[in-house]
Amino acid sequence: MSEGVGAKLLLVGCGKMGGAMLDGWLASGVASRVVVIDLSGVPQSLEGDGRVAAASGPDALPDGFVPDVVVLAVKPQVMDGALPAYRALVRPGTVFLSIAAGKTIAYFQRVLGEQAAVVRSMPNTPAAIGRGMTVAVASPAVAQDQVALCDRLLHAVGDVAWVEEEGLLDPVTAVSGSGPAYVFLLVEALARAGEASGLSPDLAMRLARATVCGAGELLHQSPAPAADLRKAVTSPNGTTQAALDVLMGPQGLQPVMDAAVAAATRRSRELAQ
Ligand SMILES: NC(=O)C1=CN([C@@H]2O[C@H](COP(=O)(O)OP(=O)(O)OC[C@H]3O[C@@H](n4cnc5c(N)ncnc54)[C@H](OP(=O)(O)O)[C@@H]3O)[C@@H](O)[C@H]2O)C=CC1
Ligand SMILES: O=C(O)[C@@H]1CCC=N1
Repeated sequence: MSEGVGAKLLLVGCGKMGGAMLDGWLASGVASRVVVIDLSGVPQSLEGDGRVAAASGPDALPDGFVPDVVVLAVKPQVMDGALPAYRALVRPGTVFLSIAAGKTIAYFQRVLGEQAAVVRSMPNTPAAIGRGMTVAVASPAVAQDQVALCDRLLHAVGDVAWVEEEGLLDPVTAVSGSGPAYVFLLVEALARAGEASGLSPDLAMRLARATVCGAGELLHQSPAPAADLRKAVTSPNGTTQAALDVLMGPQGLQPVMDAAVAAATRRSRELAQ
């Protein structure tokens, strides 16, 4: 496949994450043809799109369809049952791009064969609006043009970082893969605290949501470090300082975040089994 020509993708699992990425690939033109294997078939929103077709399994692909990329986007717990059937698709011109938490390159090579070209990646749900963050690592069997193709696919839904050390994918999953959930929880917690201080539920949620969205966009648009943006809100001996004395104290956010990220990192390692 030469650069500038859309890729042929086989998407295995078209749920929350796979579906969000598919939208980005079609919108950007980085994919010209996508066959979807999912228990629910092609998402309703894509029915009638001539670039997208459904298949019931890897042995029922449309005639002549040879994927450049097989995107593995099923739950890690489903992977063991699903993956062996894809062994037949292993060939030098096809790269397997996994987004599954925990599942290692060694795991894919054990099931698919040593010669399988595998990229392991960890995206996040802001990919649905083109603002994802993905970290990826390539196995030695992946050719340079396949790295470039995966890079184009991942860039179509946001920012991308490549790492050499696969072990980093576990803490990456804990920080950016799961991270959007921590931010949404912050909105919920801030709204509940507002309610506890006397605001109506509707107003508390409106304020919490707008504050996280606005602060996120300010962070996005500003070159300033997060700590500087925080300091810009914090008047000496003012209200923010009173709150930060709690949030930055010994029982504050940092030990809780350390424990949360450590728990998610451990879980990512467990999912490798
Ligand atoms: N959600 C997230 O924030 C992120 C998820 N990931 C990873 O993405 C992967 C998918 O997660 P997510 O999108 O959240 O999960 P979903 O459950 O939303 O998507 C998985 C999809 O796979 C389908 N499916 C189940 N079995 C098979 C099969 N044998 N063949 C083909 N499709 C099948 C499911 O159908 P049905 O629903 O009918 O069972 C579902 O549509 C996971 O491995 C996860 O670790 C990575 C980063 C972030
Ligand atoms: O919760 C999970 O396991 C997946 C991986 C990262 C985000 N969601």
